[in-house]
Amino acid sequence: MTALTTTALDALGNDVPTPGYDRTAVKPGIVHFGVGGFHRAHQAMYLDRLMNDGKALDWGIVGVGVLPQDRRMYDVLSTQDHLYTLVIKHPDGTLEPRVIGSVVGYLFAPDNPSAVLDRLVDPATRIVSLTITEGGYNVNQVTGELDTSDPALAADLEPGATPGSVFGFIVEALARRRAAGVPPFTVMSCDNIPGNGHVARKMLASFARLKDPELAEFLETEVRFPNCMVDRITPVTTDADRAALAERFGVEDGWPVVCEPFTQWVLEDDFGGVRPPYEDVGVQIVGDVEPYELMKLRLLNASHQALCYLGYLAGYRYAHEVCQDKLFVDFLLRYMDDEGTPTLPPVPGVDLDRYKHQLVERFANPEVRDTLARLCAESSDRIPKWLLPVVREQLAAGRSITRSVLVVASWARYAEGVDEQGEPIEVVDRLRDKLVERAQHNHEDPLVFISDPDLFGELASDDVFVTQYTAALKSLHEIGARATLEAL
Ligand SMILES: NC(=O)c1ccc[n+]([C@@H]2O[C@H](COP(=O)([O-])OP(=O)(O)OC[C@H]3O[C@@H](n4cnc5c(N)ncnc54)[C@H](O)[C@@H]3O)[C@@H](O)[C@H]2O)c1
Ligand SMILES: O=P(O)(O)OC[C@@H](O)[C@@H](O)[C@H](O)[C@H](O)CO
Repeated sequence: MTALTTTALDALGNDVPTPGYDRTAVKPGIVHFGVGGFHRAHQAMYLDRLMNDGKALDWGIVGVGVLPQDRRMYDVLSTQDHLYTLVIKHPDGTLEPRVIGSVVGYLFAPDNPSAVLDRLVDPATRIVSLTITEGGYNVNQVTGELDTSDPALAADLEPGATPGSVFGFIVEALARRRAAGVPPFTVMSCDNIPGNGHVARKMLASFARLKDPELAEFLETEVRFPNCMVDRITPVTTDADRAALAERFGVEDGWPVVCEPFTQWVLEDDFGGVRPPYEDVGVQIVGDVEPYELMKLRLLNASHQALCYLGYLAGYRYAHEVCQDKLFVDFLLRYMDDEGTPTLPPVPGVDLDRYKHQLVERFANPEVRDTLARLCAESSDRIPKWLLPVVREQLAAGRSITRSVLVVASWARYAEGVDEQGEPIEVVDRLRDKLVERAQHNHEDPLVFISDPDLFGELASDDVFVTQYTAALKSLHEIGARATLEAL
């Protein structure tokens, strides 16, 4: 058994490829906030590919964690010289591991905020990238404006505060770079948010405006925020994943990442200066990412929501189980065909029929073992961004919302906290208390869950939506998820 460190790399067998480049020659060029599973399966993997081709050696990644729970990532990566194993899980059970070397540092911000600022202010840092989840952008779901209620954000608005939040660090670093005459870095959001670059710009500028209006203007005019669409299903790493890597490949890795074979990154070429030649390793560089982004969010991500609550209520626990059940697959395809797809603009070069069937195949990969619990988490950040826009557009066009409405009702039913077998559900959401409290009154007041203007806006007073929602919730209560799908 080999514990993963630089000195141990030579001891790994041929079936575990390792960085084919001299990592001591890799210079930091990117600061990444939110080094979780996805970043390590996606952007860090693309950079590792480039580095293996002898390119982008001045684009090493320094990760930053700002949340208390990120200490664990700091501990693991520090003891492994920032190396980790990416394991691709093929549907036939083949595991394809590779040691990734593009992450060259990791800073745990609560312990060392000045080191984070120094790294951000360093002229060598030309890109600051983000996978901080949808919630990390502090967007009020209905107004689309900055929500400053997050305590870390509010603390960073105090005059003279040492930054603690991602927004605090980025804005302070941009102010210092500006004062020192250092060009700003590009901010590259890689989160699943419609117009992720636009949202990052708007929220950071709103935050900066509360500190210094001039700085906000600088940020809006001088800093680049490319939009991008990112895609690779990356479930939470389990102990079984660690054990499989150790038993089958002899690698002892404190925190490997597992993912599906598919990967996609569609990126706007909107950088403040030079950037890594991402296109050399399969990234699609386009002028307008919006069609790709809408396709992915309204077909893939919204379908994840369409399968997770109904599947969970019916007794499933994994995405692949749901997607091997014809009743659920038919439901997903009908949602995609009749409701998601009509809201999409033409997507250049994409055969949407093929894309949708490929999605179902990807969801059904039994080796990925993506849990419904992961897909059900933080729904209050997902449903308003991925599904409700579909509902609104379909309503405005007088088209079907049957399946989207059932998904919303299944979320409301799920939030009651007990599944159809009477087992308790652990609702994970930053709005958990409010959601569960409302959902527990679903029976006596069927509109209580959707009467939250911060999440549903005007929908609670739309007659068509309300009528269909009430009927869907009643059906879930009376006959359950499976029979409701059968009755559609
Ligand atoms: N997992 C996937 O399949 C996948 C695929 C495509 C895109 N994404 C995007 O990546 C994001 C992260 O997914 P993941 O699988 O890496 O999750 P993860 O839980 O493994 O990692 C999330 C990271 O975000 C950080 N974070 C969360 N909230 C934050 C906040 N308010 N401020 C700063 N940092 C914060 C966490 O500390 C952690 O480092 C998703 O929310 C999504 O937008 C994920
Ligand atoms: O990670 P989130 O919260 O944006 O969404 C949950 C899943 O839909 C998402 O992680 C998908 O697996 C991913 O977007 C696939 O590329």
